[in-house]
Amino acid sequence: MTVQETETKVVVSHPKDHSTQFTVLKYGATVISYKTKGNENLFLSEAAKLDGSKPVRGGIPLVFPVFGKESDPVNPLSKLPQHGLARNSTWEFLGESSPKEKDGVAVQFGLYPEIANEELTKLWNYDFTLILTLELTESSLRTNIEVSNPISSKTDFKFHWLFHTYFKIDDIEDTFITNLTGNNVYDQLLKENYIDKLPVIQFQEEFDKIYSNVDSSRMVQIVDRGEVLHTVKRSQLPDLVVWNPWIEKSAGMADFEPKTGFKNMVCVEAGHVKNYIDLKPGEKWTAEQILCEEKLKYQAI
Ligand SMILES: O=P(O)(O)OC[C@H]1O[C@@H](O)[C@H](O)[C@@H](O)[C@@H]1O
Repeated sequence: MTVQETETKVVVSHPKDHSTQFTVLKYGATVISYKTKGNENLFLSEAAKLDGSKPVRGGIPLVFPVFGKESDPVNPLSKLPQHGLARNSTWEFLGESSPKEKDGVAVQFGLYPEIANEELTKLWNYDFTLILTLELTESSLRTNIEVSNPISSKTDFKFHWLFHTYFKIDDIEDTFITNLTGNNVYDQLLKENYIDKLPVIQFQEEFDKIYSNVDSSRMVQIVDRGEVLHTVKRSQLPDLVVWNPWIEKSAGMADFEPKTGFKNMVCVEAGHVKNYIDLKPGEKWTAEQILCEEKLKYQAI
């Protein structure tokens, strides 16, 4: 069996090699594990709640319809908690779908107001349909999202989207991230905008920055002493958030364990978060990220 469903999870294994597989928690449609040839690619906190009481600390939580907290009280999204409602809702498993790749296995999950977190849809009362497609090949995981505003709905709505991927790494101080040089960056800690001119991103303290309008031809690589650990490719996801909580912030997060876990994770989050997307009744918006294996490739400005 390549696709196995339980009450709370779906496990998808590659038919040619069962040690390449991913696991999705129906709560949040959160990918909580993605292994290639038995090696785990994602960080999952040992204290992550997997019982639906809290968004998952690790894996790939889904951020919709707002990234962070909207501060303008006039904006209807300001009523929602940080990172919206998708990661706090139990999605419907829709079953297998046709893969794009010859050796791919694909599954789909759906979320609509009828099944989404009731307390949160009361705060943001719009009609929407989210279809998440996850496709596994022997060397990649494609995560595709389709957001629609049904033709029957009366109003348009505005939203952000983001794949909040927690990558597993060996040691944050040996890790760097490539190919974001020359882009506009907003430092969420210093509340400052500037152009990043450093050749690579390195980590010596808490890090929380939004790189915006990064050309989709740029792949982002997470590298450990010359070895590429992860490569992220994107389509329709121009913004990238890079986050590491470091010592103090990790200490303050009850669901983050072990407290030294910040050494073994980095979030590289592909999204559309600088500007809102405006969707009218009958319109659809699609985007995707692909986590894959690639050789080290520096892309000059
Ligand atoms: O604790 P949360 O809501 O999962 O957010 C984690 C982090 O998510 C990142 O995307 C943000 O840039 C950070 O500011 C935030 O701290």
